[in-house]
Amino acid sequence: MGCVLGRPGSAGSVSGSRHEVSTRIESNPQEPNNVSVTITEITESSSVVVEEVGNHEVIVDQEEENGFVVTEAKDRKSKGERKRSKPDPRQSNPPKNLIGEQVAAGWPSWLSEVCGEALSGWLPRKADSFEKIEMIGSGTYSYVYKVKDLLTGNIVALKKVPWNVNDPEKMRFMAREILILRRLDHPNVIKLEGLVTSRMSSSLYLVFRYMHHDLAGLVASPDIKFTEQQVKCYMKQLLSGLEHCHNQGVLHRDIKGANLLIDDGGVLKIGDFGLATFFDASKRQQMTNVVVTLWYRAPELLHGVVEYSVGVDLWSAGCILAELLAGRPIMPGLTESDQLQRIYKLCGSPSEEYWKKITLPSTHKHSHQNPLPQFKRKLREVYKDFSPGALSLLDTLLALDPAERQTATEALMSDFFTTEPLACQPSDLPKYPPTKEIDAQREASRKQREARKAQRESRRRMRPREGAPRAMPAPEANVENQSNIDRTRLITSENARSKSEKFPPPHQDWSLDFQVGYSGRLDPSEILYSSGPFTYYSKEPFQTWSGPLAPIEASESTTPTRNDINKERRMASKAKGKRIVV
Ligand SMILES: Nc1ncnc2c1ncn2[C@@H]1O[C@H](COP(=O)(O)OP(=O)(O)OP(=O)(O)O)[C@@H](O)[C@H]1O
Repeated sequence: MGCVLGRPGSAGSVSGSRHEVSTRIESNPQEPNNVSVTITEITESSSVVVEEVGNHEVIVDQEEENGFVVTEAKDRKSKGERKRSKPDPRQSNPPKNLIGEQVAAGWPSWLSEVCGEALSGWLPRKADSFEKIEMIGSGTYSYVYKVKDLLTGNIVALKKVPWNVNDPEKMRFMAREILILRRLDHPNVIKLEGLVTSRMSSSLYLVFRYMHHDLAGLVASPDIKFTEQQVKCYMKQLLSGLEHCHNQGVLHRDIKGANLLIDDGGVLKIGDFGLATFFDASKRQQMTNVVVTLWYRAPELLHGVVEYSVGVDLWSAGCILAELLAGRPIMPGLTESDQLQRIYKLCGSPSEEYWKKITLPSTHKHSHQNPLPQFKRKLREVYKDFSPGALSLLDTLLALDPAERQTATEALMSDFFTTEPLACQPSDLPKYPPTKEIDAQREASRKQREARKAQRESRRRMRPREGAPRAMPAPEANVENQSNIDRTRLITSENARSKSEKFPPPHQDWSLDFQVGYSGRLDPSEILYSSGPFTYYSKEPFQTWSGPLAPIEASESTTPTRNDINKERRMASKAKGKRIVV
């Protein structure tokens, strides 16, 4: 039985027998503390997890509950001294004394329990030591604010993530994002600079350096057309950041323009590690395939493969490369099947060898019996205007077979980066006015409002002329037209987002902790979750450049509900006696 795996990207070492394999992801030497790592080893009968906590290893059996892996402790400690305190295997296993110390330092105990190691060396910040400027982004489960750090005077970004101690899934995902962020340390990866807890709002705030743009916003801006040198500069930074993630045993699993943040000095940083996971390319490891925003999702994920590797991030990087050169997303699919069809039309239908190579869970066996006509690869024809270096890199990044895709390191050594014109320096990139995906959304919303107003105005003016042909005055018709074009260009489906595996339902909190324009300190007593109506956004579907947002017909749904995922996992688990980790 073959499996689809990208090329190794992590430095991992394996020890022990087939049924008792432990995984070690090397610690970042600059990381003061040993972050706990959980890697699942699939055995014939069950899966086991080896958790590293500092120098300790704990093996735990997994039980699947509500579709998520929870862990039950079993003692197995072969080398080194015995653990001093019994860890909580569901969390990151901080020893009890560590939790005690952290609670005494002001951290909430639940946070210390879920990711105690990641807090090491930090003191908790209070929400009232930041002054809100504006909301700058929102995602499936978070809001991002631009704020002033009153201690340092710096402008920073606060990502608000609601927490609920009674929801272990949420806690697990939150902990994973924090643990991963603290593991990574690279100029092209966003750095977690601190954590703020607010009991009043039941939220955790992640502190990041403020980034002025995201790539989705820049690409969507009609005035911006990148030169090849600029594209090389962005791609070099993206691939360098990815190389670091992969070398640290982290798969990002949601590379898209909106998650590529750019500061005013042109430095690109990969952000949003909410879907990221630890992995070990030297071992077979099953993970959910419901990851990556649809337009950037690799074909093997769409086919249902659950053993994948760095190739999924490199496929997304290939989509970004073509998007930067073409000035628009290259495969804006509406549904999973539409996405696959677009991939086949551009990259060719998968060969018989491909189907023989990949391992699909029994629930997905039907995937390759698709009735689509066979398509020839047309990449070089469609993008014949790209330079030979760009085309050849694109050709390998968008290889259907992930084993044929280049690694980030290989891609960085490709002709694209070594031939003239060479990449410009980040500081040589033009200074753009602030542009984010959210700005594109606001702009689309503004145009819709203007168009509606123009329509009303036009109707009002037409009224006295009863019987006149109901034609729209040209300029207003154009406004309406443009608005419609803007909408239809990108309106698709929230289903294209991949966050179903992150936090079950996208939260419905359309309110803010504090009012827009509020410039006082954030008094914790004022920070209330769902504190009132917030009409910043229309709830109508918006266009975005990073993936569909608007709902589509239920029958076309691409993102399974939590129940669907749970059912699918249970079935896969039963059929194979194997477990899938998220
Ligand atoms: N450090 C930052 N500086 C400025 N803006 C940021 C920063 N981090 C995030 N943003 C903005 O907030 C948006 C949402 O952030 P993020 O992607 O981390 O949240 P999310 O809930 O995981 O989103 P999604 O569901 O879209 O993946 C980003 O697209 C970006 O525009």
